[in-house]
Amino acid sequence: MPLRVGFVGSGMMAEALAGGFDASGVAAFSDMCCVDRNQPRLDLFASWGVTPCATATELAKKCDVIFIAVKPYGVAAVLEEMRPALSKDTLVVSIAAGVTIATMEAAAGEGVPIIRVMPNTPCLVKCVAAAMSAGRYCDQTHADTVSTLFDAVGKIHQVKESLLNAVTGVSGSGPAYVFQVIEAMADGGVLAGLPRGVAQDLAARTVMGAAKMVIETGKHPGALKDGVTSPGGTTIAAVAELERCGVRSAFMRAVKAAADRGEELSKQ
Ligand SMILES: NC(=O)C1=CN([C@@H]2O[C@H](COP(=O)(O)OP(=O)(O)OC[C@H]3O[C@@H](n4cnc5c(N)ncnc54)[C@H](OP(=O)(O)O)[C@@H]3O)[C@@H](O)[C@H]2O)C=CC1
Ligand SMILES: O=C(O)[C@@H]1CCC=N1
Repeated sequence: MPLRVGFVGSGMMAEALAGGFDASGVAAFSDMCCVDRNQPRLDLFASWGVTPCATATELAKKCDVIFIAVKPYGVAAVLEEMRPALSKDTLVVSIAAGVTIATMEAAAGEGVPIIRVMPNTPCLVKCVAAAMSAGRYCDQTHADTVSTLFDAVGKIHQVKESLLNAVTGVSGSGPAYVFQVIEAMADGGVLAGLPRGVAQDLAARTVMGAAKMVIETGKHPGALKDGVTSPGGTTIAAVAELERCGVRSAFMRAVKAAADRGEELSKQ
């Protein structure tokens, strides 16, 4: 029996999850349902073969795994609305930044298994970096179901719930920082005379290649950086300029700012 996956909220992150799951074969569009208050989003999902539902309650009755993919401020209300259709047999997976499992368990009702996941948009291209934490009504089967979905489209780590805001700072929000880096490197290439398209492709492939080297060699990023820097060469000239601009401090502060914002959302 194929896994029936539902999305309450069919925005950017639901699109990345649905697209990645279908492309990897772990769940097919034809076994997915979606709900959204915007008809164009429902039409888009329907054009891939995802079944639109009129209400979240209707969706809950049709699905084994229900992703809550609305903005954080809407999560509790959606779960309260779905409460009559939720049970120990409906696995709820929230991807909302900052919304705690305790808040969601209170809204969903006793016994409903809830897993909180922090994914990221590269799920769309089967390259997700995610982490998860399971609620008190979950057993190993629930965790295994979520691991199976996400390991098919990249990698999911299990962490304590208190660390999920830090995960948001590194990988949930992280693609945005890397897109900024790629855009800036491409701008630098254009400044140095390259055509825009060539500069952007080189920048994106450089980020992808460097990331693969970190993961596949297991070497410290500093050691890999040393392997590029010739004494008196071009790279150390650039690295010195990045250090002068405080690049490492800027990234550390950015990750912490996102994690802190997640903490604030947890308290609202
Ligand atoms: N985008 C990302 O990179 C990541 C996002 N997340 C989390 O994913 C969640 C969704 O984010 P994202 O996809 O970016 O947001 P989007 O705004 O793109 O998508 C949310 C969608 O849900 C709709 N919606 C909101 N409330 C309801 C409701 N009650 N019933 C039906 N539809 C509803 C929204 O409509 P409307 O526009 O009218 O509000 C919108 O179309 C957030 O909680 C975020 O924290 C987590 C990791 C990464
Ligand atoms: O910006 C946000 O709040 C969401 C959560 C992580 C990525 N996007």
